[in-house]
Amino acid sequence: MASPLIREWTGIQQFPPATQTTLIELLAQLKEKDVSELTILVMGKGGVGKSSTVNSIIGERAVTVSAFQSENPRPVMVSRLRSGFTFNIIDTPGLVEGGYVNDQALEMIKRFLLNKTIDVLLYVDRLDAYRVDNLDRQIVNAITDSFGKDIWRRGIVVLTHAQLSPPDGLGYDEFFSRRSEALLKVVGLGAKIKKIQDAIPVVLVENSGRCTKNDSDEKILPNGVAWIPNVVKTITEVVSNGSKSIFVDKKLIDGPNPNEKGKWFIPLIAAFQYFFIVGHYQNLIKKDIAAEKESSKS
Ligand SMILES: Nc1nc2c(ncn2[C@@H]2O[C@H](COP(=O)(O)OP(=O)(O)OP(=O)(O)O)[C@@H](O)[C@H]2O)c(=O)[nH]1
Repeated sequence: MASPLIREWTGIQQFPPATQTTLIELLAQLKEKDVSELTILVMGKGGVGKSSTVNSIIGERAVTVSAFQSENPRPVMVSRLRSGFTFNIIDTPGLVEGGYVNDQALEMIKRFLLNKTIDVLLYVDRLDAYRVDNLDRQIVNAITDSFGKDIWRRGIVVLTHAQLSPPDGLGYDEFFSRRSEALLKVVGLGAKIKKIQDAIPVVLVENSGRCTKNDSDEKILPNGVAWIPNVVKTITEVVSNGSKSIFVDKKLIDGPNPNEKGKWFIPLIAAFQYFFIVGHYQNLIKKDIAAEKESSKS
């Protein structure tokens, strides 16, 4: 039974009927697959719209949004219940401070997640950023080193500020695909996934109250997509993609880098090389020297 602390998901009623219908259908599909609880972890740089996205998805002002660097005591988990389905979403502090990955924030997130199961990672950045840099690489690597590369199998790249007019006469879809390609490349390297375009979906989000709406009153993007149902649909697809959720146990938090599994093989390989390969060549050299001596005698 669900904990009595978990509130009913009343925020869903804030959405227009068309969005509500889609969301309820998607939750029903998950329940059919025996998924009755979902925990979503939201991570990314500071100020990219993580908290706003959490609020937009659940339809409530559940976490504080700030135009300036947030001083919220985060991480925070918001849990809501709907027809026997529990929806948990974890907002986290920005992972970058002063141009570096904030290790303290990362440690705090790891400890907060202890004994929790992460079903989906939302990696948030902005659509209206024009380049990826070393910092992006560092963040992706930090997430991979903390939770293992398999967390990306449950990852979705979320691009906020999606209601924009692209610069330089580029079409919206063209701009979106260039931005996502650049970001996915970095994620692919950090997550050690080769065909990254096929592995990690990218979704667009516009958290602004001024987001355009369609005839059904749903918030839509310049490409006409009603983005809230689209984000939830993508979440359900990732949950059903055959990969495993990530259970954050003490070993994962305190233990060696989860990507280093199997590295104990290295000394064994070195020993094998020494005894069988180096030894073999040493014998050959000795034989050569002996043969040389023999021939110089005769
Ligand atoms: N126009 C627009 N503004 C956004 C969007 N998402 C967030 N913002 C604004 O960007 C600012 C930062 O948003 P937050 O949601 O607090 O960002 P955050 O990533 O949680 O920030 P930190 O708490 O500092 O890590 C706020 O002023 C939001 O209103 C978006 O999609 N479009």
